[in-house]
Amino acid sequence: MSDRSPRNRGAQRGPDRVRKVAYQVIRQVTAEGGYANLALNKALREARLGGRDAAFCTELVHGTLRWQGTYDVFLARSVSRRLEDLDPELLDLLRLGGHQLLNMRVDSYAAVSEMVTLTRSELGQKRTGLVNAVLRKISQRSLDQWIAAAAPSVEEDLIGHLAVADAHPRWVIEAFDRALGDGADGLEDLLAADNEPPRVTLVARPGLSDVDELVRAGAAPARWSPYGAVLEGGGDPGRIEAVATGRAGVQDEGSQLVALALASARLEGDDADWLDLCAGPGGKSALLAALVEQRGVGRGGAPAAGAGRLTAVEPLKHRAELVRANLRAIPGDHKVLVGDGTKPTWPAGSFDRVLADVPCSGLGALRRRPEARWRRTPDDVRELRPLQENLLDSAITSVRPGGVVAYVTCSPHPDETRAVVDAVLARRSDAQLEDARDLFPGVPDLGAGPDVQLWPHLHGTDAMYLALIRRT
Ligand SMILES: C[S@@+](CC[C@H](N)C(=O)[O-])C[C@H]1O[C@@H](n2cnc3c(N)ncnc32)[C@H](O)[C@@H]1O
Repeated sequence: MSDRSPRNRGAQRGPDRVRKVAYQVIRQVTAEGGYANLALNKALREARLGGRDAAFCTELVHGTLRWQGTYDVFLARSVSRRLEDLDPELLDLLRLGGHQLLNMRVDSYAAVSEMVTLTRSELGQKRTGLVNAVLRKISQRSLDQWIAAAAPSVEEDLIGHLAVADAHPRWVIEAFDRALGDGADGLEDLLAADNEPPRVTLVARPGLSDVDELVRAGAAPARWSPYGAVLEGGGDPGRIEAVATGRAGVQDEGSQLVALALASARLEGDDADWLDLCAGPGGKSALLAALVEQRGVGRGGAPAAGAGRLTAVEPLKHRAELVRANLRAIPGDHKVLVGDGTKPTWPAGSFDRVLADVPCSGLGALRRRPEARWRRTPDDVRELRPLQENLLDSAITSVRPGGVVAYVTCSPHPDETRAVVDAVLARRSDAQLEDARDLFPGVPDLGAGPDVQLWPHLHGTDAMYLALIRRT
């Protein structure tokens, strides 16, 4: 990483450009509700930051946003006013300084001095005294020392301790604890895994590319998905020809595994019409479309290679466009419908396999969305529940007798997973839950079933949930 300490920048008086870009991105996220990944990519492009500068900026933005709740606990002890009474701009500057001091190997003098210079340029000279004083206080302890000083002890309040030590809101940890079940083994490992950016995983779309091609392009085979490959060293996947042309894509291995589980569930008879009820942006649609196109068992059970087709439904036009883009390279007669999955425009029982990858809190993908854990609330989970139940209900109605539905979330929150499945199945006498664990061959730690929960700390995937339901 380039040394951009004030000493080494000599007579230059303005703020460090990279920290300034990072601060502006953080403001877009905290003040305007922006998404860190989108805002950061745009800002890096516009500021023409690449290489080490881009990596430094990314760590400043992602780290500050991910750890903001923890830094606020320490800042509350270092500021004489209530944190809520501080200007939000000032609070973001202090969090950004805190991240450099506590979680990055930036020299303390440089971190404080750079943040004072940035404060002067962004908020004026008057605020520099407070930033200087508070960051100096923060710099007097290491992260571990701050945790020991400011977090409840493990004995007194384990969840409260982890909330500070591992930077997750309490309600999220409680939900994970419930989902992990008895004894909640692995809770700390899970929280730690959430704080590490995920590796970039690729999918070779069946019939269009294969893992060997991705390996030749520098990736390593994924652990379980026969179509998955991991870009160990990171880098831009768009430079790989198969990805650039849509023969391969970027897709978490967990997302591949749940789509493959649906595709490999036992089925008697017809197997040519598959439905993706909540398709945008279309990662799973592309994998399913490539598989059904190869599969194609026509009506009446007659083999009909090339006859299979996917119908993908998505209510938001711009997301439906993303699904179309994802399906562009896949041969076959696939359809993208812009519509509401709870109001089917197709006859009941039209499909052989249905994926209901419902809108959810996304608490299983916290690794890739640094700000999400602080933005989400328990109300989001409560408010999504009726839609999740209606979509699952609609999925079951859409599948033919004997056909299968995969209910999927990228959240392990029990109120979005088992509770939804239990509530819908309690109302329907024409559907039953099946053990899905055999559909994940070779994957360890799948729990007691019959549903499957994948985990970042156990599987290196997003925390995807799948329940397999058969229409009777
Ligand atoms: C978890 S995402 C699906 C991810 C997708 N399966 C993939 O792998 O790329 C849920 C999607 O459901 C869509 N959605 C929201 N309300 C819906 C509804 N009433 N019917 C169908 N889809 C809906 C959202 O817009 C979002 O694109």
